Amino acid sequence: MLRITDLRFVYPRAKSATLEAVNAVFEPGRMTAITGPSGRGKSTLLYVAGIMLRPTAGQVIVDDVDTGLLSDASRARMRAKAFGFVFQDAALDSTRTVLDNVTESALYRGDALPGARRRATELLEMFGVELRSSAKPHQVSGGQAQRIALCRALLADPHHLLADEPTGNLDAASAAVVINALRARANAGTTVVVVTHDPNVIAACDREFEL
Ligand SMILES: Nc1ncnc2c1ncn2[C@@H]1O[C@H](COP(=O)(O)OP(=O)(O)OP(=O)(O)O)[C@@H](O)[C@H]1O
Repeated sequence: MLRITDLRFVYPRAKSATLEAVNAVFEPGRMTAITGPSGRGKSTLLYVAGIMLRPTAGQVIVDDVDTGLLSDASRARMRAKAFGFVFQDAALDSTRTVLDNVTESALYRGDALPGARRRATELLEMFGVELRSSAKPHQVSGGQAQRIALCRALLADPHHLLADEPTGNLDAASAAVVINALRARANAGTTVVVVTHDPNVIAACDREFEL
């Protein structure tokens, strides 16, 4: 469960708050769309919920832990263990192979690499990414890159899966793969939160949180 209470967020040097008095609960097994006009702070809310950004005021409670009380190192460990993130542009590391991109987070968690590689290969197959393990991100299409990013996010079976416009750059077929994967994770008990303008994503969600 992700619980956000009386959240205020001000970017450094900004004249006004991006988020003010925001309260939200994102529950396990539910898929929520965060919607609203451009610039309203949807991505900022997602990054605060994913403990990438510290709120200026208010609380972010993750599975009963008040994350405001944690050190940066503890927050980073919690992020690596409990969260999966998917971004609009896939954000793969172009210098590393596809397989290494998917398994990278295992290093932060201290997971054994052979097991992580086996799981990564299974996920890539499941999402229809058939590539040599030495393939580099520049050799894959945008749709494949986003499927690879999904595999990376799912590698550790995260409790919380957060996605920022994950279908923004995709054709209909790849968008459907991403939407079905997010829905399946929610059905399996994961908290899924998606910032989106895509009506097909919103239709797949259990509820809409409008900013
Ligand atoms: N790193 C930053 N430093 C300062 N201001 C920022 C930063 N990132 C975002 N902002 C500002 O915060 C506000 C909210 O941005 P955010 O990206 O969260 O909105 P959004 O609702 O996701 O927008 P969009 O739908 O266009 O992606 C915007 O005014 C933006 O310019």
